[in-house]
Amino acid sequence: MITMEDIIREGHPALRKVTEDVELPPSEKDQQTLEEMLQYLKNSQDEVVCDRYGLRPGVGLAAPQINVNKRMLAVHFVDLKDKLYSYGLFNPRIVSHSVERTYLSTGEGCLSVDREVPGYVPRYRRITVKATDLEGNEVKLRLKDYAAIVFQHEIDHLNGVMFYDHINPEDPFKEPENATPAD
Ligand SMILES: O=CN(O)CCNC(=O)c1cccc(Cl)c1Cl
Ligand code: NI
Repeated sequence: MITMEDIIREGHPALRKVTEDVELPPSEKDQQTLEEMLQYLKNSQDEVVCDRYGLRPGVGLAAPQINVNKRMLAVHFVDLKDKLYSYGLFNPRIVSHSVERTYLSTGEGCLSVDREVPGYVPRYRRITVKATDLEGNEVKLRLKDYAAIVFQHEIDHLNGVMFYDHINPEDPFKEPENATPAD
């Protein structure tokens, strides 16, 4: 199982690399890795397992965070309307997005960042993501607000981008242009 020992932290060069596409159909190994990433999220959200193994909770995980240079991510969360998002995705890409932006008033956190980095993280309010899921199906996801934010945080990791790269360095809590808070 994946534990915090497997998570690389800022300063590790792998977090700043652009990942390689996964060859499809995925190998047994890639499938196994993605399933373990999804399992980490479920474990991290289970109070007993989380405490037992000292996991930091997460709603998403990208392969670079476990030092795997492959374009794959997992998400497991319910949005503010209690809709469940639980996916392992190969080669996810944002194929379209709104001009309008959003952000979490509470800012964002990252398993690969062992410090608080306060500030609004402006993100597209709506995105359409195309990918291949763990069962090998091509999926097209239309995401908005909180779900859009989580997916953008993960897809950023696949492109070597960290959440704090988006925070306004002059005024971290300045209202972003053309943006509505998601929470
Ligand atoms: O890349 C994934 N992580 O680092 C997992 C830990 N962070 C979170 O769960 C998290 C927390 C707040 C806002 C967002 Cl958008 C996310 Cl993603
Ligand atoms: Ni992260």
